Amino acid sequence: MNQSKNEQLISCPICNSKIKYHAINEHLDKCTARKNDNAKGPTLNSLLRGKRKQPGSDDIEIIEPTRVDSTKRSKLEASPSGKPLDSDKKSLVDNIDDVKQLQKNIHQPLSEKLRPKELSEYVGQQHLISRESGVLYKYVKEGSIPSMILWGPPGVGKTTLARLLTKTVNTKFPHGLTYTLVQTSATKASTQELRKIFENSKREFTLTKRMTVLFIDEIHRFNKGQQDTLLPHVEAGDVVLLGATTENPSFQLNNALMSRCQIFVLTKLNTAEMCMVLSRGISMLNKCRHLVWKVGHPLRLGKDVLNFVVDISMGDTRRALNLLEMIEVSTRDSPNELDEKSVREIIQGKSSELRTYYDRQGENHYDTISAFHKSIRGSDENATIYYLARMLQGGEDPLYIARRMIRIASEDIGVLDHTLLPLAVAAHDAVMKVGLPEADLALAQCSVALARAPKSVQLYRAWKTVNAKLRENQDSFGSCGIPMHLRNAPTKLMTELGYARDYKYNPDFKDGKVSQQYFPEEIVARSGEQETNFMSGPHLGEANDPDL
Ligand SMILES: Nc1ncnc2c1ncn2[C@@H]1O[C@H](COP(=O)(O)OP(=O)(O)OP(=O)(O)O)[C@@H](O)[C@H]1O
Ligand SMILES: [Zn+2]
Repeated sequence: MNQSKNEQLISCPICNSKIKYHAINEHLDKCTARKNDNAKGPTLNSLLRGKRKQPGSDDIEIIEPTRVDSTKRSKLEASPSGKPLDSDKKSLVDNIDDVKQLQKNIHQPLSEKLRPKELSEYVGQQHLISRESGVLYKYVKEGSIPSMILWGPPGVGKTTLARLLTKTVNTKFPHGLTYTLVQTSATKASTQELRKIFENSKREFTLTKRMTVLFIDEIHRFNKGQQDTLLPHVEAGDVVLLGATTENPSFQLNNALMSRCQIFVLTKLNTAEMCMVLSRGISMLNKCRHLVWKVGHPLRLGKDVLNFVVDISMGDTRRALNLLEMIEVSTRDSPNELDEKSVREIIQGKSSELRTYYDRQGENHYDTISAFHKSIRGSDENATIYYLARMLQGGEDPLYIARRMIRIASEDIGVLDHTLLPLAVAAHDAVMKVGLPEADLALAQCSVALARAPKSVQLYRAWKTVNAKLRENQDSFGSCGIPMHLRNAPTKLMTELGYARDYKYNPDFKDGKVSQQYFPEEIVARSGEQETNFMSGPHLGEANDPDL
């Protein structure tokens, strides 16, 4: 190696190491091979701690280990498909453009910076998008996008998928028709806005032959009337409808609409997939640290920390990336690798910030509904409507609240007032029929009725007890024979066998009263009446609150 010290250095487009000019081709061959190996199944550790090359090998000169480490990883995962070598060679440009791009988007949340730009970057949901067997990919390949409902938990990439479908068909599989994506959300789109969209899409199609793909986030929050507005346009093919929903569409969408859309189910990302997203996050943050924020050390997270973040994100990528971002901010001053304990502390210390980070699906969502439920249970009608209003203003799904009230009617009031269950169901119905804001008072009315109602857990406790006993199945509690006289005897043979024999049909008797045993003999013999008297418990407990 007699090249001068000043020989030009070039960034490898794959691993981003600085390579001497004369050695780049040879390096690329090795690097591509390595990348393809890695793309098959990088382990968590290899992703996070990409081995640092020894100086000299491959003629790599590590200018700044930090940068090499972090950016290498990002390149590794940014194109897991492993494009042919030639295209990599062609993209041999300085990463000045990279830096510019980074600076332009630096204010965006991490999850936005990392939003996949190609279908190949999209993690998970292979049942929909894999080239071999993905149901959606089959459409895309034919250059078509059917009207569909994407049903899945928050942060699994419904919005992203909608964008990628449109983009992929337009750029990779154009079959005469191109698509434009119009994005809106059921929480903000009025009927008027929808009309306008339909008008525009018709005009657009006549003039430019572009088909509008209308993406409606949280489509389940449209009431029946609003859903009906969509119907004729979907039917006539004026638009392709892409609805995203976190709720079971069969409960929330009307049948006519459902029958015109394909339903695709998106699943939570599994641990490996979440780790993949997180390691991209780490790479991106390290890129920002190095190139924009000028932080001297990279963010380093151990495997246990990663797993912890994966666990508490519960398959929600946006949440995971938000947490990661928070961890990054809190650790800029320290080059040490974080352990799980300090990450817990960071998250707890920032829990108020965390709350604003989280959308309605976050912790706040569960805390508020819990406070609402407890206020009703405690018969505090004022706190009840306070939490109700807070949830509605925060954009909580009114049907979620209504469902909780249906539960409360049985769990906390139960046998002491049987009118509250139908009332809660009616409130749910009201929301289904008229939606918000009109149905807000129906929710408030029902919540106050629940708060004022007498409370009883007699039914709730009995139900729990009987189920627990069935699960334990002690002395064949749940598996002993059904008494012969209570059995059904649909055939002559069964009658002959003694089914239904000696059964006393109550309506034949005075006041319907007879002496007849309904529990299986074994249970009565073994446990006696006391233990089967599930419903004899008190409505409420006996403890005295000393604070009263
Ligand atoms: N499958 C995925 N692969 C890679 N990144 C993803 C994936 N899904 C989500 N993300 C990341 O999470 C962010 C949020 O995704 P997106 O908005 O598409 O989720 P969503 O399912 O529509 O969520 P919500 O129901 O909360 O609106 C994206 O910007 C992206 O960074
Ligand atoms: Zn390389």
